[in-house]
Amino acid sequence: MMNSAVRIRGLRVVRGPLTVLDDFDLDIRTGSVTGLLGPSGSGKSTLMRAIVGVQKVAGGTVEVLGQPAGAKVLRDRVAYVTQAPSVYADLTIRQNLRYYARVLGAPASDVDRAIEQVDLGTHADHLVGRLSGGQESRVSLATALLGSPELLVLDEPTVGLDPVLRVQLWELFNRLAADGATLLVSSHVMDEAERCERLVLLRDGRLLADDTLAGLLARTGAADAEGAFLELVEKAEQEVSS
Ligand SMILES: Nc1ncnc2c1ncn2[C@@H]1O[C@H](COP(=O)(O)OP(=O)(O)OP(=O)(O)O)[C@@H](O)[C@H]1O
Repeated sequence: MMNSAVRIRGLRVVRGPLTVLDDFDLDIRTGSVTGLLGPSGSGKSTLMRAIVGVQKVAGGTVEVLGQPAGAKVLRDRVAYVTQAPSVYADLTIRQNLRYYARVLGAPASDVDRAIEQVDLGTHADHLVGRLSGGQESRVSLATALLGSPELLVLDEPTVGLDPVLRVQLWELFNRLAADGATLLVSSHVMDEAERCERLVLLRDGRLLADDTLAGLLARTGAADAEGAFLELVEKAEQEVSS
């Protein structure tokens, strides 16, 4: 039996007039990095919100680390970083992390470790309000590394970062997974797919694929993730119209 950190069955989410996810199933293996890829509006953030338990769901079940999503016991076992910065502009990086460490009950020694992990050591005493957008988003990411959570749900953590930093962050994600954590990382940049053990492709709230990159390329005959995605979109459209 697969050891799933996340198990979703028949999930249905309605937002306003729109059914964003319908009859959605997904398993995420413990200790893996799963890339959640899809165009803007495909439902990535909605799926992540359902997994961390902040999304009202209209049907189905979402189980996280063996508990219902959002259960109180998951509070310090699951970390979630949204696209909106969640850190205080008028505090330094270190002050922000000390504050979050206290809130989470994480050891004080986690603060410097998390700052180093996102490569902000030389800026630790700078005010967050004076950082670049990419640096600020890495401060948000650092807060998720406090307390060593078992599941990290990261909404577009590499957006706006230069290629070198992006590679470094994906290496960090893979190291965390090698140490046993489970990561779900969204992106709309298809070439980031190469860095994930598993790829979940979403389009219009539908699961286009849940496979390895090698599996996707073999199945579609495409040369890269972007090509595979386009192949699958075309195939899905043919199925709808026939
Ligand atoms: N509060 C809301 N009320 C109504 N519809 C919403 C709401 N939030 C999102 N939606 C709609 O739900 C759909 C999925 O949105 P979601 O944010 O999950 O997509 P996404 O793949 O994360 O996109 P992006 O990459 O742009 O963040 C979109 O069509 C969006 O317009």
